[in-house]
Amino acid sequence: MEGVDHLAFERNKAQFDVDEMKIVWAGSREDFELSDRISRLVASDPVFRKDDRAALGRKELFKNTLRKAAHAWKRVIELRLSGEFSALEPEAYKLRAFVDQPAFTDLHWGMFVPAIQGQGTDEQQQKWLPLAYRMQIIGCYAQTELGHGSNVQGLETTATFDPKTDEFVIHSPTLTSSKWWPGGLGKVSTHAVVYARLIIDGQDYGVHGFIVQLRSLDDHLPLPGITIGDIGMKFGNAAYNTMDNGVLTFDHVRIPRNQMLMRVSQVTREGKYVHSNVPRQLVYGTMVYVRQKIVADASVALSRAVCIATRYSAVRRQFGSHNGGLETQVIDYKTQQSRLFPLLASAYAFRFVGEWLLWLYTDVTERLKAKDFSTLPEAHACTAGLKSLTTTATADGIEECRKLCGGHGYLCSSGLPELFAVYVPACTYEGDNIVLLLQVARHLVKTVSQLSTGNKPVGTTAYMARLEQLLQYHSDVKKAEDWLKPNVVLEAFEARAARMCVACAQNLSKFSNPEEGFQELAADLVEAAVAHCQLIVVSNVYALSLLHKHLGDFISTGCIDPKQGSLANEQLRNLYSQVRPNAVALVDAYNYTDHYLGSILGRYDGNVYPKLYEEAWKDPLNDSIVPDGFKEYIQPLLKQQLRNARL
Ligand SMILES: CCCCCCCC/C=C\CCCCCCCCCC(=O)SCCNC(=O)CCNC(=O)[C@H](O)C(C)(C)COP(=O)(O)OP(=O)(O)OC[C@H]1O[C@@H](n2cnc3c(N)ncnc32)[C@H](O)[C@@H]1OP(=O)(O)O
Ligand SMILES: Cc1cc2nc3c(=O)[nH]c(=O)nc-3n(C[C@H](O)[C@H](O)[C@H](O)COP(=O)(O)OP(=O)(O)OC[C@H]3O[C@@H](n4cnc5c(N)ncnc54)[C@H](O)[C@@H]3O)c2cc1C
Repeated sequence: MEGVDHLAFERNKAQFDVDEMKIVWAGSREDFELSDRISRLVASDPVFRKDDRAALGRKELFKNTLRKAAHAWKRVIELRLSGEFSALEPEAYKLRAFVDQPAFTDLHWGMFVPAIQGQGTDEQQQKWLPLAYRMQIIGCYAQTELGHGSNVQGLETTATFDPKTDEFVIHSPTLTSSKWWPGGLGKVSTHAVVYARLIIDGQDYGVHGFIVQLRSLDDHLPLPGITIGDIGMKFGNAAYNTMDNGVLTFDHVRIPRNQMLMRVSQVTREGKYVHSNVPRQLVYGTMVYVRQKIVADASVALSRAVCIATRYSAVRRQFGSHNGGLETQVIDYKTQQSRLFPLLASAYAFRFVGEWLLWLYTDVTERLKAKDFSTLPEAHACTAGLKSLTTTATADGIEECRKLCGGHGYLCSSGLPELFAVYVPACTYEGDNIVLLLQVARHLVKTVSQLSTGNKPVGTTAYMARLEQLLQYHSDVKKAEDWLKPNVVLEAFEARAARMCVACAQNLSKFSNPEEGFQELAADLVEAAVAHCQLIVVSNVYALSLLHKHLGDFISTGCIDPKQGSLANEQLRNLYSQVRPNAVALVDAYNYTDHYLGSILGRYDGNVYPKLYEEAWKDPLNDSIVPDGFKEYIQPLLKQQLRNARL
């Protein structure tokens, strides 16, 4: 039987309505129709072709990215995909997603524009946003330096106020203060929001954002005092090398005073520093916005990998043939199911948790507008924690999907190596995942320590209000089916997270210097933060495979006993059997085009082998039968062996 038939047979097995599930995945019928329309539009446009990417050199790849970005912008305008001004509309965002090639536009729209929106005064927004919305200026987010990324307060670039000229002087005092990494900076951006230490009259007021023009709007050359370039090739072949991550140094570059982003704090004409009545952490607001976007995107990357691995696992057969009959589909092996199906569930879970986080973020933004800052710590902890949890699980999940596809998963034409290489920096950018979990841990420890003062925990830490009960808790699961009750699972996760947090808080209290204790216990604190973040995901959706994976935590904290752990495992096996007939339909519900998936193994029609065979012959090495270099390097060897043999 050919692959085509395998998938048709699989689709007939589905026990639910795939079209309805497509709407659930998309969020609404309207969202589904929009995604469907735009993904087809991109797939049918030859400029957006991507199957040739792996063979392109860096310069060709970069030019190809510029061409696609320009074409995408043209399409946005022609099709009136965006509102009057901004391309941050869902249509344009979807177009960018389906084009599937990181570009400077991501940082322009995703960070430069939001930084001005969030940290600029009304006048600054009126001046800069219309230019940015029309892409008459192109901006990037220049925060990280060669010497400091995670430690934002350690940045060294200076912005010194000169009262004589009413200007700031932006300067890079050391090699380590060179801006290093900003996407779009290396070759494209005309402007940047630069984060630098504000110095007035010799006093250091800490890190603030400044709008700085980098290149001439006429000939694109760097302005005087500015040295700028690309930082070089990154991990993977095509992958993130479509992006011009850049290096930038300033030699006493002058900008007008009104180019400091002054919503959070201001510098007056007289050089007086005035701090508005808002938390200084709002300077970090753009990072909170992007972390929320990254969580929303994690399910997309994971679902692509899962879609490829699921379809291919249904097509691929190994062993088990009796009397010349068909071999076993690898998806029928229990080990394959136990590795693949939790990832399938995670992709759905992350989709829903992403929606929830968007709701939380929107709520916090509305409150901030009304000068209510009370939910900012919760928003920071949730975005930081979920960014860390979902990107780690997604990067690991993509790699697991590659392994699930055996040898063919290692071919670029499987789509998986590039998907991994593009995705894996998400574990580092926008906050290293460990550094972010330590932020969550700080929030949790603070919450526990404030319980004794009568402070009622809110939001995702509300369960801590039942601390006494959770510390007494022991699961009453008696049979495998008990694990199907959402409350049973939720309570176990709550008790585990609460106990791990309390244990950390108790151990911390043994240190006379809390910071020293925090450093010493960092590994435990990270685990407690993970437990809390998993609880957030679980309370929004699912969980038995997580319980199985972290069984040690549940048993060592006394929430469940080993017998109950085995019952959870038994129930998990039952669930895998229920998922099995629905697996292909569950990934069809993502409604991804073959263009978007970019994978021969994940083709909708399952026609894997003929297409793999066809694709191999397209490799540039196969342009000639005898390779270049034969005469110089192979023939002399062969002749030498011949000579030796004669001797
Ligand atoms: C046609 C085209 C259409 C195109 C459309 C395209 C649209 C594209 C849209 C989106 C795509 C986006 C793509 C983006 C790609 C991403 C590229 C990557 C970019 C980057 O990486 S930018 C650089 C990011 N850098 C970091 O993340 C640095 C990480 N470090 C930090 O955040 C901080 O230094 C720290 C949090 C680790 C520590 O800060 P520090 O000031 O030292 O703070 P503490 O002393 O620890 O804490 C003090 C206090 O503050 C609280 N806090 C910390 N951070 C925040 C925050 N962000 N918000 C609120 N509160 C915060 C902390 O909890 C403490 O509170 P407490 O005092 O305890 O109450
Ligand atoms: C592809 C890519 C794109 C990027 N785009 C941009 C951009 O557009 N603009 C921009 O400004 N930046 C950008 N960055 C930079 C990025 O934000 C930083 O690299 C990131 O914040 C991590 O900081 P770091 O490199 O200083 O890591 P480091 O902090 O040096 O991390 C190194 C190791 O130290 C550990 N570590 C650090 N601090 C602690 C601690 N307190 N406790 C325990 N462990 C710790 C980390 O866990 C990690 O294992 C980009 C980076 C990448 C990879």
